[in-house]
Amino acid sequence: MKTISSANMRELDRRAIEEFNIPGDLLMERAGQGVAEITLDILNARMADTVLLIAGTGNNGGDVFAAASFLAEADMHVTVWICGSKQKIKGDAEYHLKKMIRRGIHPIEVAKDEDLSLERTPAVIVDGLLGTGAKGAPRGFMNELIEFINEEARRSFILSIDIPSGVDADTGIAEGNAVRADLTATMCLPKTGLIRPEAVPYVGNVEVIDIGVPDILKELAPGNMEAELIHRANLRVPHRSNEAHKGSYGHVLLIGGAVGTAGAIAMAARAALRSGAGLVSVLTPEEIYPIVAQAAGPEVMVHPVPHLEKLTLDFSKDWKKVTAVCIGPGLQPNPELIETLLQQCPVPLLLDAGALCVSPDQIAQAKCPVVLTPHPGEFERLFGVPVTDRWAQAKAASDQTGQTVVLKGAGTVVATPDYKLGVNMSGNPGMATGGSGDVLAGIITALLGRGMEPFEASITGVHLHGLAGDIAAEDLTQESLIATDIIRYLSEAFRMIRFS
Ligand SMILES: NC(=O)C1=CN([C@@H]2O[C@H](COP(=O)(O)OP(=O)(O)OC[C@H]3O[C@@H](n4cnc5c(N)ncnc54)[C@H](O)[C@@H]3O)[C@@H](O)[C@H]2O)[C@H](O)CC1
Ligand SMILES: [K+]
Repeated sequence: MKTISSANMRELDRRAIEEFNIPGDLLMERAGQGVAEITLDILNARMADTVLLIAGTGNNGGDVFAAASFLAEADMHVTVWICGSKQKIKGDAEYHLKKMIRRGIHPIEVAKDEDLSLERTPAVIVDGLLGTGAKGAPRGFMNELIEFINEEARRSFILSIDIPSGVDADTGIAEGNAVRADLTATMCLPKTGLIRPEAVPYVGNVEVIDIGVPDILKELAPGNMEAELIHRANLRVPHRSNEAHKGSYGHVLLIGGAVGTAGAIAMAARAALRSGAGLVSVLTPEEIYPIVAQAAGPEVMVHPVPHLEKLTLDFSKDWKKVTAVCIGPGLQPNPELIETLLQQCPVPLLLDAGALCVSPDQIAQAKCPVVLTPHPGEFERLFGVPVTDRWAQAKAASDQTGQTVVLKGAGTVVATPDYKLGVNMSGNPGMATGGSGDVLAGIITALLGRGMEPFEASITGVHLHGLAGDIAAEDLTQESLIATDIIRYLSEAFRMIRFS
């Protein structure tokens, strides 16, 4: 999904209001309704009813007042704080402030530390301090409020409206204090700063709220050409037809595992199965074969290989029906094997972990489409430079190899030559746990095996992986989340995206 600058967003709002006669207070009402719906989902999941909404005196605060009215209507326990004086609130924000007060919610003006006390711990805190109209580092008491929110983040879910307050909507830079949100609900189109690497510590996941700006205006609005947000609204997984059989969904082959890392290849295989692959085969060293077969489960066809380093694959005979290959999870680095595969594999090939041991030149000479899934350490090993600029380096790596590069980490980037970068914001720090990457490799391989293009398979896989991790963390906590949980929650993630 394209991202937009704050100036272009203002222009978009102006045109919606002036050319399409959509009143500004209606746009704000829809913004508030969207925020309220997300808040209700989180409250329901947490079986709670207490929410604190914190407003600034601009229109970002206006969204708060509109949301508070909806939440009160839904019988939630609502508290609204205003940073500063009510007198400063004008226009659409004032309209929604008055409407909220008529509904019986009386906001509290907070201006000193003693004001920051609550009777009940809120399950959700909504941050509507600063939006696209913010200039520079937060000033005055807003700083205390941002620190308060960040402190409460241990107990409460933090939902930022439009952008996390303190983060610049265009550059993603926080010049001073900034809210660290779990989720940012952005209006109409995601703001350019939200996906910048600088903003990753603050933004959390990104939801986009439709505030009723006509599609034609959204299409015409100039977006940022450098990168796009990977968002579930734009992702499509091929629909399973009624007359399908298991051969219709691809046969993926995964190669990997070693003594001590048998689980890696087993997890990749299970993730591929749970991501819709029709058939999943695994080749793994003989000495760990029984462990892999057991861990992968009865649905996976596991084959022992006496000497993996001497493996040869006949793609015209035994492996004729294979539709995608993944090599690397749990694998000992083995450059000759990877070189051979790059030359001989006739179907999309995903190189992960131990398979990321060849030179960029060798990858550039591959006879098949390749997807590389390095984390920053593997990226450095592969391309010889530490990762300091995720976007530029992922792009350069993809240009150099002519292949799709998935640079993992918070704010995973997917780069493909001649195309914009895709930036993923789903996922959470709980997923920084052993095996998480193996699961991702399995998911993307399954999607490649079903015939999706490398870029589409990669952005879809990365997003699903993050979504599954987020749903799992909601149930299990980030601390307790482990890689196999991501597989377990994949079905919930698939429910959230569309099928074509
Ligand atoms: N325009 C629309 O139709 C819609 C906008 N929506 C929401 O509105 C905000 C943008 O609102 P705006 O009033 O332009 O700005 P802010 O609320 O972000 O803040 C302006 C407010 O804050 C003061 N201020 C500015 N910088 C600082 C600072 N560094 N420290 C402290 N205070 C600061 C300034 O003086 C103003 O009073 C947008 O993000 C949406 O959330 C709705 O979506 C509906 C449509
Ligand atoms: K905000």
